[in-house]
Formats: sequence, C-alpha cells, structure tokens
Amino acid sequence: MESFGTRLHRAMVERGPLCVGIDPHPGLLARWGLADDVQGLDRFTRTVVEALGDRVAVVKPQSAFFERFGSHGVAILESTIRQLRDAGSLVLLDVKRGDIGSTVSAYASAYLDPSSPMYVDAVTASPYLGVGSLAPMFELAAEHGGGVFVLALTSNPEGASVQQARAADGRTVAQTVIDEISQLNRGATPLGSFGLVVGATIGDTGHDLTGVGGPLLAPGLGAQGGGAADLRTVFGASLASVLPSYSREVLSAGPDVATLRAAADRVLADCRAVLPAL
Ligand SMILES: O=c1ccn([C@@H]2O[C@H](COP(=O)(O)O)[C@@H](O)[C@H]2O)c(=O)[nH]1
Repeated sequence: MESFGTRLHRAMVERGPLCVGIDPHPGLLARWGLADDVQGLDRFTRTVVEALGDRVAVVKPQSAFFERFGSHGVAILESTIRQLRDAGSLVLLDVKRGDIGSTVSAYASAYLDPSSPMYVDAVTASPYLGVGSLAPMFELAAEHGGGVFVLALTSNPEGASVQQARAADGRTVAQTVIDEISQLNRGATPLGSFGLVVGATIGDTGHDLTGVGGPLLAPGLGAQGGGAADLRTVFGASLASVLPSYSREVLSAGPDVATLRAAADRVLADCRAVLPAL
C-alpha cells in the first residue's frame, strides 16, 4: 500500500501544491445567498466539491463548521468526504484531536480506519498531551496509508506564548514537536506521512524545519493576513515541503463554480511563484 506521503507528493506534482479548506462560516453562507442551516451547508459543500474536487491536491474540511449543526452536519461531513474522495482530491480533516493515548486510539479508528464512515486521508492533531500520546494515530495511519499533521507553530497570535516557551532542555515546545515528528519520518521518500502545521503568519522564528522529512501545512494565508511571499520568511530552506492552505480567500469567490476555480488557480499561481518546482 502506498504511504500518505507518497500519495501527497504525487498529488502536489500533478495538481500543484495547494490545500483549500471548506470552512462554511455563517458569513460565507449568507454571502453565497444560502441559509445558515443544514440545507445551506449541503449546497455550499457540494458547490466546493464540484468546483475544486477534481483539481486541487488536498481539500481540508474544517470539522467545527459541520459539528455546529449536530448529527445532520456530521452526516453532511461524511457525505462531503465521500464526494471529495470520488472526485480525486486527498481529504485532510481539520479536527485537531489530542487526548490520552487510550482515547486517541478511538480518534484514530474514527478517522484513519478505512471501515469508518469518517475515514479520511489525513487528520490534524494537537500535541499538547505529549507527542507520544498521539502514537495510536501514527500507528493506524502507517498501517493504512494515512497521514497526521501535528500542530507546531500555529498561525494565530496566541499560539506563540505556549509553542515558543522553552522546555527544560532549552528547546522551544515547538522544536520538541518538530524533532519528534522528524524522527517518525526518518528514511521516508519522497515525503514522509507525518506533517506539521506551521502558520504562514509567524515570521522568522528561527525554528529548524529542515529535517522534518514530511509535509508542512501552512494556514494563515489570505484572510489571516499571510501572503505567498511570507512563505519564504517562515520556511526558508524547507520551502519544497510546504503545502499552502487557504480557506476564506478562495471560498469568498463563490458560489459561482468558475469563479471559485479561478480563485484557486490564482492563489496556486501566487504560491508557485515562491515555491520550488516539485
Ligand atoms: O495554525 C492553524 C491551524 C489551523 N488553522 C485552520 O485553517 C483554516 C484557516 O482558514 P482561513 O479562512 O484561510 O483563515 C481554519 O479552518 C483554521 O481553523 C489555522 O488557521 N491556523
């Protein structure tokens, strides 16, 4: 079975290094002329799948915007995941899960076991109960060709006070996460299956990402103020592993399918101008 890293690398070569998030904010639903209800949610997500599912490397549904509609929203999330997989994009579910290891096992089954209704190619995970507590996710991902993106240096301004605090050995908390994920990817080519989330808004923090060996998901572009040019400052020598991620910047171009596609093409061109060819 092919690893997630191999599948992701191929998707980035064939479709370009771009992840587009599905974040159906109430304001976006209104802007698209849709009601803030499950019907509006369903129409919104179907339009995004139609516009982008067959052309973008990775689509990242944000679970929170589905969960707020309860079981009906979760049913639409499951359906969206299936539609995206059928359309050929990789699905990264942004759920930022993390807990004690025995509970992480259940999260792993929910998202990374192919028999689960919510099975996706990769998930986001939070390391703040210790990177080791995420081991059940790493193991199930490795077994079934899945991936896990662990929060390292997030795009929000509040993140730095925790992530850039120093641990007992003098490294920042983020650097300890970076180092543990690098170990998991050792020897994997062309790309490891275990990624990090590093915001495009954080500037040059001096963290060493060169040994990660896995994908570096870069949110914070567009609506949060980051631009493609910032990728150079944040990622320096690691630019080749960057997967830029945009949500509102692209979604606000809807509901017209052609306009959504044009917005995705535009941000991809901006990123290609900065990132090395794969
Ligand atoms: O550090 C992080 C980690 C995750 N996110 C998520 O990405 C999108 C960003 O949406 P935009 O509309 O492009 O701002 C959203 O789902 C966040 O929860 C992040 O922004 N930063």
